[in-house]
Amino acid sequence: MLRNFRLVLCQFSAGHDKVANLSKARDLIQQATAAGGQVIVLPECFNSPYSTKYFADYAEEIPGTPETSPSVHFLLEAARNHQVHIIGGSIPEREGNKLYNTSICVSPDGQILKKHRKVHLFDINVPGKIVFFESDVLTAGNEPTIIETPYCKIGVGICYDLRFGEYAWTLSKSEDVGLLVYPGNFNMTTGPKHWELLLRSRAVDNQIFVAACSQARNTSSEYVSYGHSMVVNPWGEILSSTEFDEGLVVQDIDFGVLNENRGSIWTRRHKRFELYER
Ligand SMILES: NC(=O)CC(=O)C(=O)O
Repeated sequence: MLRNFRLVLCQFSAGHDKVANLSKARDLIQQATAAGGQVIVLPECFNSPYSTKYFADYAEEIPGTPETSPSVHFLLEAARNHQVHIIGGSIPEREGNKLYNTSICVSPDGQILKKHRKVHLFDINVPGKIVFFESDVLTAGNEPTIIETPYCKIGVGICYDLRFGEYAWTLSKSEDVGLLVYPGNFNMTTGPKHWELLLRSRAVDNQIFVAACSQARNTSSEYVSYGHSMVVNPWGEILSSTEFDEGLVVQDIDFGVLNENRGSIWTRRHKRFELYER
């Protein structure tokens, strides 16, 4: 069953001071709750600068302890204190000698519902613009992630996962998945070209709500984020978005629109899988 709810995206910029990053996230979650948010989303890499050279230093075990894994326990406490679901952006996760880019999804009773390890690592070389190789230090996850909430099932990906239509379909194919959420952090090379296009495409392809929560833009950072956190409906219409600054995107998710869209256009049942693998 799909039940309407209020979604809030918290766009902010994470710097070198982990304590300050968590404090900023705490303030925004507080504001998101005051705005009536029931599912709250943070950006990719919300506790650390987004750079492969820092991931090991900022990485935490999941769940770890409040002392060894302060970002994890901050999320659990925030969800419990405010009685909300939190899709906790992502943090660098350490398990044994491996690092992952991992989103922790938490229920209102402060329990980890699931963790999503970014399944497609962001490796890119646009000459003169951006070179970034997550695979230098990170290991990819191997599981598609869907969490259950009282409102709908939510499919989760992280940033570069958004580029893969096949992954979005893997998450979306069950009728009770009403929303795809991508904590993200596109940059000033790819963001203006692809961010909105990809969000709207995933929404139309899968006849589903799509939300992506970005870091805010900080021009003095080594990696300059594109911002533009956004919520798109199953028609591919942008319902709400922001630009570069820190702040909230507050959006009511009305599943009447999803039912209307799926009831009017039948692409979900017109798929010809027998052709696509040829
Ligand atoms: N940061 C990412 O994972 C992805 C990205 O910036 C892009 O695909 O562009």
